[in-house]
Amino acid sequence: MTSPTTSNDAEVQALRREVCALHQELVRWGLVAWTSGNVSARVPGTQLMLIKPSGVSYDALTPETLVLTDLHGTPQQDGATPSSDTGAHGYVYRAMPDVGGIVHTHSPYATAWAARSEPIPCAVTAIADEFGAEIPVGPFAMIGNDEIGRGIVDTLSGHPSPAVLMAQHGPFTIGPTPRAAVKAAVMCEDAARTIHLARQQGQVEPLPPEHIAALHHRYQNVYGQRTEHSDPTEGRNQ
Ligand SMILES: O=C(CO)[C@@H](O)[C@H](O)COP(=O)(O)O
Repeated sequence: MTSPTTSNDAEVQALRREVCALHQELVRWGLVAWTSGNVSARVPGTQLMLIKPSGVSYDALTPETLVLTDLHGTPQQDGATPSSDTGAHGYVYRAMPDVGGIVHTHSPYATAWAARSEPIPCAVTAIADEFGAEIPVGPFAMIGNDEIGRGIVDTLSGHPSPAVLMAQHGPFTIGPTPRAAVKAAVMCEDAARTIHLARQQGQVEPLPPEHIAALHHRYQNVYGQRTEHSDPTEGRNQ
């Protein structure tokens, strides 16, 4: 059983700085408009998470403005209201113990696929590398409770993809760390854009399953640096 912690812990303060910086990555990569989207991180070894305050401008986010909640979305301090998607994030953390970070965006190309409820086919090596399959579509779910979380868990459990396109809403991504989840959000938008462009020029053929499996295995296990000081989640989403 894990124990709660307080927002004064040095570890939580460091995580606040990291999650705040990761929200700026969503802006830097053009994945969010106005106040859309959010990032959360599980506080390791606890039943707590840090998440964006609802409806706050990315310019106004500071480490202190992030909201510490339990995994049912109950704030652990007075102050800002947590993200509208807090119930969804908490549901995923409760159901998927290996998930350490979750990201939601309305990035335009991925959200266009979500608007059509159409999975993104695994038709190029970059999609096989990161997602290991097509990027699946999850059910339409209303915002504000754990319905979205159920859809994410039902779709991604046992699936290699760290991204799901929630129907008529947008992408949600998961990772062992919040940084890995942000990376999956960046790569999901890149995949959505690439296959959209390819479709304008002709038919798109998925890669054969054996090539997808081999590419995914190589990227997750061999690609990149494997030194003592490298980020162990770089190139990996599992
Ligand atoms: O998808 C939605 C609402 O459609 C939300 O995810 C917003 O994009 C951001 O909400 P907050 O995290 O600011 O509450």
